[in-house]
Amino acid sequence: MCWFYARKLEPFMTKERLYVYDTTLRDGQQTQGVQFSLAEKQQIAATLDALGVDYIEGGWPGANPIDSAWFDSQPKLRATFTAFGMTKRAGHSAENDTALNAVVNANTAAVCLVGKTHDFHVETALGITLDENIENIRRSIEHLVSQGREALFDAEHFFDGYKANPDYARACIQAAFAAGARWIVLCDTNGGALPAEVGQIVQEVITAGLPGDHLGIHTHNDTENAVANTLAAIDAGARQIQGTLNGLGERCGNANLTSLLPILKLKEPYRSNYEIGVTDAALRDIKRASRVLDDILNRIPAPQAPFVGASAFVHKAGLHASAILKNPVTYEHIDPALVGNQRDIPMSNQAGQSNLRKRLKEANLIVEKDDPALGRILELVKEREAQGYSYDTAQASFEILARRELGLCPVFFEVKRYKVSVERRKNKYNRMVSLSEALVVVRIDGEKKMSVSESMDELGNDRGPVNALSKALAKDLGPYQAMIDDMNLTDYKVRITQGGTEAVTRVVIDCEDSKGRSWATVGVSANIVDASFEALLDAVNWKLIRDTAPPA
Ligand SMILES: CC(=O)SCCNC(=O)CCNC(=O)[C@H](O)C(C)(C)COP(=O)(O)OP(=O)(O)OC[C@H]1O[C@@H](n2cnc3c(N)ncnc32)[C@H](O)[C@@H]1OP(=O)(O)O
Ligand SMILES: CC(=O)C(=O)O
Repeated sequence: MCWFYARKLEPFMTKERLYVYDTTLRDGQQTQGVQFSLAEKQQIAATLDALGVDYIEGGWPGANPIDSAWFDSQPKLRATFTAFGMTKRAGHSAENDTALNAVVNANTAAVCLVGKTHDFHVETALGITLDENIENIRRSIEHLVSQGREALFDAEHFFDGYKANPDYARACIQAAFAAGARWIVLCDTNGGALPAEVGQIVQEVITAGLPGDHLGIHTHNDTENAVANTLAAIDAGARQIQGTLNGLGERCGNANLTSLLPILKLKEPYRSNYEIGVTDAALRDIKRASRVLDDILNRIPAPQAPFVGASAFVHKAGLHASAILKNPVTYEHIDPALVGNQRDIPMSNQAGQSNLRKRLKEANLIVEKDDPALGRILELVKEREAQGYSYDTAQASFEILARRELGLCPVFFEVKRYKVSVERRKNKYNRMVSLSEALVVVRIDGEKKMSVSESMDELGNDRGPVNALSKALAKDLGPYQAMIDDMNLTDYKVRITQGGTEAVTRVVIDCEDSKGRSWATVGVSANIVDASFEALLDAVNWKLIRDTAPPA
């Protein structure tokens, strides 16, 4: 069938429904170093709800005070709010099991219980007989169903268990299904399974009588295969997928929904065969959703994250940039806008004239294709990157360098000299404290101006010499002062790198202003203060260039 007809017929094909189950607030919270507050759980749940997942697993009621309070608050969500717990212990009835009671008493529409399905774990971790375990699974699920809840059974260690004793692993999930579980979720708990075996085992489970539209898949990323394993399970017939935002989760994480959702929406055969609750509009918000979690975790977003990472659509190499400018399809597997991301063509030592002209155009610098300045700028960029500069993350410094070479860089002020000192001394409480002071002398319109600044914050803490220097530089720039008053330094990164044969310090500074602009500059020197000052100067100059430019 030709492409045209395939597209035409698409609306008449019936798609199967795939259900998306998010466990960021439960398995995601099992990540080392992660502990969500109540407000953070609320914010993440609202983000997931807007994204369109079908189930939000909120945590384990009764396991800790925050999870209990979160369930007590009975959040209003479009998605099915789900409590997580474990099957009852041997020796207790389901009705009298304290841990199970706490989960049931959370009064959620759905409850997911984890239970053992690997004989080795039943005997080693639980210390009970294989039959007792099956009985615990059966009674626990029956109890949920008798309470009117949608019951899910997380079959822990299912793939390892199936490989060791398939009859027993199957008997466990069949007991849960027969007891009324809506979903049997096959878990690759240790994350060691590979896609081919996941596909085969899911297929065998379905052939043995458990319908695919009652099967879920929960994978861990210990071999970097969580997403691939999830897709293999869908291909074999599973119809619920579990995962987390940004792949958060125990050890190496869970299947990453910020990769899986775009795959299911945009890639064949999933796009044509399956429907999920995530709309096209929600998918365009997935990068933002990913950032919400990073912000909460105070993590720098992973630049190479598929679909949502800052580098996912960055074309650094000259050959790529040249072709991309002719047609983006040459080096992009999807349109970045579909996932709320954007294309970038940075300048660097891997760049050719195509990157360069694109960058210059973005800065409103129109240079003809045969202008010799292009070659000079390219040379200069490559020379300076060899000295330790890095322009692909500091595009404002690149623009200043190009403007200078093109004779289009206004000179707002001239720095005559600067000085920084750091002193350790006793304060009035007889405690040793630091004090950084900076002095900057500039000449503006023939007039010399000297500014001195300390780096003390409101609490009396020293913020360091670079802070003092930036305050002194931005203290009195005469006619330009008002233009830089809304400029904020948002990040400051220092790296020791190789500049030619010597180690040098590279400083990258990120700034933003009240007009919503953000820009980054770079400075390099053997001396950290000089490198910082160079980056600061570029940052101030870039801001003045923008604010003095005539309106477009
Ligand atoms: C694969 C997964 O990721 S499942 C999710 C795991 N998540 C968590 O463990 C986070 C929340 N957990 C907790 O806060 C605590 O572990 C609690 C409150 C649930 C239990 O705490 P404690 O009662 O102190 O038990 P502890 O954590 O030491 O050990 C777990 C107990 O549960 C038993 N258990 C484990 N799995 C199951 C199960 N599926 N069904 C019944 N009992 C189970 C273990 O045998 C052990 O009992 P034992 O101490 O009698 O040997
Ligand atoms: C239940 C679960 O998180 C697991 O088996 O990995």
